[in-house]
Order: sequence, then structure tokens, then C-alpha cells
Amino acid sequence: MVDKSPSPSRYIEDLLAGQMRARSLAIAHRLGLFAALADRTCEVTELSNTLGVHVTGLRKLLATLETMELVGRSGDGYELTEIARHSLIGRNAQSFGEFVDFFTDQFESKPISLLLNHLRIGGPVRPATTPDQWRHYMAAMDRMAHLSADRIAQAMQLDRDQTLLDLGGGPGLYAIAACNRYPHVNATILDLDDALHFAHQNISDARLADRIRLRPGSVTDGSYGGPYDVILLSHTIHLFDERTVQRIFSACHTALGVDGRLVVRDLFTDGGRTQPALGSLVAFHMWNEGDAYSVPQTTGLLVNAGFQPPRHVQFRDEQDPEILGSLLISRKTDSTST
Ligand SMILES: C[S@@+](CC[C@H](N)C(=O)[O-])C[C@H]1O[C@@H](n2cnc3c(N)ncnc32)[C@H](O)[C@@H]1O
Repeated sequence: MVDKSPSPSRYIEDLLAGQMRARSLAIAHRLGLFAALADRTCEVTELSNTLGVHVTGLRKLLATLETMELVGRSGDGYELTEIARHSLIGRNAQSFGEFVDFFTDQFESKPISLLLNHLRIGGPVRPATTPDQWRHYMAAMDRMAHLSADRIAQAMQLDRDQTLLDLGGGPGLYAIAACNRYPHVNATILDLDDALHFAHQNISDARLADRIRLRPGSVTDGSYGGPYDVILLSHTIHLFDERTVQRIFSACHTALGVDGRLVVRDLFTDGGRTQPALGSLVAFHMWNEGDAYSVPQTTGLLVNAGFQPPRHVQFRDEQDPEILGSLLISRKTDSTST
């Protein structure tokens, strides 16, 4: 049998090329190249005029995109491949372009020197700060919600509940999906002011201002109001260290009514912390003060805070991106052990 595995040097070369591929994707997306080719085949000079860039550089960029199977040639022109058409333009089921901007912001604001310093001396590593970064951040969360909010609303099973708190609710689309699915539910979204600005717009577009309340604040303050029937913590615990997550879970226990449920959604890894692989990658590159928590570790923190061992609900299917994560759903026990 012929051994088709790459040599060690080819393997390392390919890992390094991965960074260049990601940068080509980011630059083409920022330039608007995919949008410019959305419904036409374009010759290089015409494309360079549309995008306002030099032909020489553009030819090289297009060649990289061709190797990545995002554009193809048709005669003298370039056109999008099916993958690019489905994942990088418009808002169809597989579109994922918002994540290109969001990930790119993360890499630009966290150069390797900064990550090295963080490894050596610890401390915070710049969250989103500029208005553009907030817009990209919330647009990516918005996109993820379009792929998953209805499924999460269904998995939360709020048929007999009245009140939902969405902690770190971002653009508000989980609260909106829950209120749409369960007409008897009222929701509260607690988040930082910068995020609530986006939630406010979405709630007003959905005409749900009378059922969804915005509560500016920090999840680390530990005072969430209540009592609530259900608390959702979607893609938020990964921002915080383990001690803070423990305090947040305990504060959730306090804010829940009798028999209340906590639904934690995240990119949970296995006990070895390597699967899904994206979990270990984003934990190191993006979630510097937090982590991609494993299912056993999060279960331990929930039980310590006074919750029953959670059910692990996989709500995404094989076609979905890994970043959608999974859910841990726990019911409150009567008293805390912490
Ligand atoms: C990764 S986003 C997830 C947003 C939303 N829950 C979702 O699943 O799409 C994390 C959210 O936590 C919010 N956040 C970060 N630090 C926070 C804090 N200290 N207090 C409250 N919210 C915070 C961010 O503003 C953002 O909306």
C-alpha cells in the first residue's frame, strides 16, 4: 500500500499555509470581492476598478482564492464557486461571512506578541472596543442565532414557564425566538450597554418591546433580579475564568425560582479538551481570560452551585459549524452546597 500521509516538513508547511489561507479569505471579504462577484463573472481589470485596487496585487489574491476553491475561472473572467456562493454572500442557511469579519478582528487585535505576553504574564487581552469591532461581533452572534435560535428555543421547553433571563444575551435573538415560540413567556436580557444597543433594535423590529426587558449590567455582579423560571447562558461562560463561572452559576441558582432551570450553551469540549478541535483553537486564540470548558468540568461547577447533573443536548447536525456548540440543561436542587 502506498503511504499517502504527508512528510513532516510538508505537514508543517501546510499548517503555516493555513494562516495565509485565512488571511486571503479575510482580505477578500473586507474588500467586498465575494459580493462583487455575487451575480457575475468578472475580468480582472474590471474587478480591480470595482474594488479600487491594483491589478497586480489582485491577480495574486485571486490565485490564492483559486487554490482555496473559493473562485474559479471562466474564460478570461473569475466567478464564485458554489462553496463561496453559499457561505460568503447573502443570508441563506449556510452563510457565514459575518464570522470572517469577527475572527479577523480577533486576530488583528491580538497579534502573536500580545498572546506571548499573555502567556508569560497573564492578564486581560483586549475585548471588542471600537464601534466597528462591536458591529462585527454582534453581526457574527446574530448570524449564529439565525442558525440556531429556534432550535434552542425548542430545546429549552418553556411550555410551562413564564419568565426567561438571557444572561449575556447579545443581539437578543434567543429571547426573541423564545417569545415567538412561547406566547406566554416574558424575557429579560442582561448584557453590557454596547450589546444592548443591538438587542434594542432587533426587539423593536420584532415588535416585542412589551415582552422583552433590557437590563444593563455585568454578569459578574451576581445580581440578576428574578425569580426566573429559566436562565439561558449562551456562549458567555467561555469569556470568564473558572472561579468567575462558579460565581455566575451560584448567582443563577439564587435568581431562579423553585424548580428553575439553567441552560448553558457553549463550545463544550470533551474531557481531553481537544474535541471539537475548534474549541481548543478559539480557547487559546480568543478566549484568553476564559476557556472552552469541558462537559465534566462544567458539570462539576453546576453541581457545586446547587444544580442537578445536567443533560447534555446536542442540537446541531453534521452540516452545522462546530461553533454552534451544545447545551447543558440543569434543574435547580433545593439548596446550594457552596
Ligand atoms: C459570545 S457573545 C454571546 C452572545 C449571545 N448570548 C449568543 O449566544 O449569541 C458574549 C456576550 O456576553 C456579553 N458580555 C461580555 N462580558 C459581559 C459582562 N461582564 N456582563 C454581561 N455581558 C457580558 C457580550 O456583550 C456578548 O453579548
